[in-house]
Amino acid sequence: MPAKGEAFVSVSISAPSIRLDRAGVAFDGQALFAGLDLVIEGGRWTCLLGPSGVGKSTLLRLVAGLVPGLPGGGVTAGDRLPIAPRIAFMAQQDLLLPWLDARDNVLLGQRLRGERPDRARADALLGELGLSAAAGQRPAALSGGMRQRVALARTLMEDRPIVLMDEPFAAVDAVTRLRLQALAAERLAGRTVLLVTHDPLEALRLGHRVFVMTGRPARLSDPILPPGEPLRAVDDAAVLALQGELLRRLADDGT
Ligand SMILES: Nc1ncnc2c1ncn2[C@@H]1O[C@H](COP(=O)(O)OP(=O)(O)OP(=O)(O)O)[C@@H](O)[C@H]1O
Repeated sequence: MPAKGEAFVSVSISAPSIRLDRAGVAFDGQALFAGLDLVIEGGRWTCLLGPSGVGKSTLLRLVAGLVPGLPGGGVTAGDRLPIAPRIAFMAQQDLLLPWLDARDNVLLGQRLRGERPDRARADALLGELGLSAAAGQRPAALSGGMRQRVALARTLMEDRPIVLMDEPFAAVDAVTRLRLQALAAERLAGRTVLLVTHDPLEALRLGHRVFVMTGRPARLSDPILPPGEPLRAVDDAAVLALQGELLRRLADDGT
């Protein structure tokens, strides 16, 4: 018996692993990171923490093929198929178009691709995320948390096996953030997710593996494996202990 809402997590989805081999990016001749190896495991959440400016978003954009990598490095999917067409992206700013209502924002990807908009599915997703009453409302009429839920609905509408998230819940209050984390964990289960966040607790709640990126050129920590499975409780003693350790690591970094 599928759990409530599970209908939107396609069981046929094939979520590939992604491999960075000796990957690097430089701006103005200065390497932000170089020779970086990382395996983003298929069908699991990988979380990336690090101080501001260290290069987390750039690493995410490298995976998406939006910035050129340094020669000699590479980003490949485990199944060797192209990565970019299989990506859905969710950012800190909800990136909703202000002149479209919530439903049409969810349908934006289909419209831009010239596909027939699947209104029924958009409405079902909005309903699943508690936004039925907001379907016909424009972003300006919605709270920040509601807008981020619309953005999450749009991400889910794309139904991609790879999801890249760049501080997706940073702009909302703490309680809304916890709710959005729970929704995302449930709805994105089984996909390959790379989440960039400033929030150690968020990484520890959601991640199968957590990496800390520090220094210039930046390097990655060994993977941190929080105990148990996501979504972890905020008051889990092991999570809280790791949170303290991660905060210490981030505070000690001299970037
Ligand atoms: N297109 C670009 N051209 C030049 N420099 C860039 C470009 N994109 C990013 N940078 C620089 O690279 C560095 C890392 O940026 P990036 O956004 O990846 O960091 P971040 O770790 O995600 O930071 P934050 O947590 O503050 O978002 C910054 O100094 C930024 O100014």
